[in-house]
Amino acid sequence: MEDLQLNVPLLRRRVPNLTVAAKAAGLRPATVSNLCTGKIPVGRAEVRTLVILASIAGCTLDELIIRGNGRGMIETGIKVLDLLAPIVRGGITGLVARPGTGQMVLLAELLNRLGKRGYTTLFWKPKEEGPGIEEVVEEADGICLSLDEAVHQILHFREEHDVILAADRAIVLSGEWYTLKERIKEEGARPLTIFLVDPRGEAVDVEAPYGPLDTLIRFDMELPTRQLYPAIDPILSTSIILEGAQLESAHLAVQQRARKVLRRYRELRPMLQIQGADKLGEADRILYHRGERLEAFLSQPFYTAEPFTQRPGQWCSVHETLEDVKLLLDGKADHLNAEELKNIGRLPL
Ligand SMILES: Nc1ncnc2c1ncn2[C@@H]1O[C@H](COP(=O)(O)OP(=O)(O)OP(=O)(O)O)[C@@H](O)[C@H]1O
Repeated sequence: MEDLQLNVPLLRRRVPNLTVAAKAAGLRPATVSNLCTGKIPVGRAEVRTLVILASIAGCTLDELIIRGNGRGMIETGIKVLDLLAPIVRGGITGLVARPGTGQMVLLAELLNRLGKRGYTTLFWKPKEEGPGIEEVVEEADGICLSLDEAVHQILHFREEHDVILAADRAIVLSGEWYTLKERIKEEGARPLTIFLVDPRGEAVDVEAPYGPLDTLIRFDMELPTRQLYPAIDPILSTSIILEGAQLESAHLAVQQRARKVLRRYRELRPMLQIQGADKLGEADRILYHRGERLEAFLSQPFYTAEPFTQRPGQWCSVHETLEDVKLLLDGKADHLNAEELKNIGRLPL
């Protein structure tokens, strides 16, 4: 059954004396309280109860009930991420990059895309200035400069929207992240999804720079040398969602095939550069070229990069990405040159 939850923070704010109001409206206070704590699942509540609750809160049923509070993926419309390292709703994503590989560009783009999809995006701005930070500021719905401000804004916005918080990895090192988590803990609240970045590029050399993550986005140094952006490492970037059973099996199957081809392609690349393509066997040659096409196809124009790429940003739904990648892996794009697949949205078949 679909995972449903009561929007408790919204109810509390709209109806400060919930028990009294519920009773006056003909509801049993115990039922309301059990619904708020999750003891009674929303799916088992009577429709009449929910309708009355919505009416005393002066909101719609859609606002009262939070859908899918489970840890599903958040679609970004960015092919490489949705396919290989899906963002986990309510989870933590860490970006690991050397300077200059476009980490802040990706962060600004994620805020832009998720903002358009109805998430409220907050940026807990790092203390020091740095490249790309202003671009992220421009994309965020709200800026916070301290722990108190972050807590305040999260509590305020999440009554009505899912909140995305982007922050410097420094908040994990300072312990502020743990305090934040404690202070926003509340039954029935919408999940907070976090992106942690490393503006100083120090995380690359640390074994577990963020502690446990739900999604790891690792940037690659070589992709930018071939103008392939976003420069996300397709092998080392990953998500816990790929390990659990939360993804549809069709997604997992395409993702595993894609990773396998890309891994082999990456092994073959240096060999091929030294020995030439003739030395490869037939099977490896086909695989190499499919890997090359797939790598090119996973580059994509960003909305926020339009001023410097002169290309309109592209949104590709997960469904479209899976369909196109599968066609490519099945050899349906073998007649196309990898160059033609760079920086586009859908497969031009
Ligand atoms: N997604 C992208 N699309 C097009 N060009 C990009 C993209 N990402 C990065 N670039 C190019 O690479 C350059 C390098 O990125 P930049 O040095 O600005 O990295 P950053 O995101 O600011 O942060 P960091 O240096 O921490 O990685 C950008 O100025 C831009 O020219």
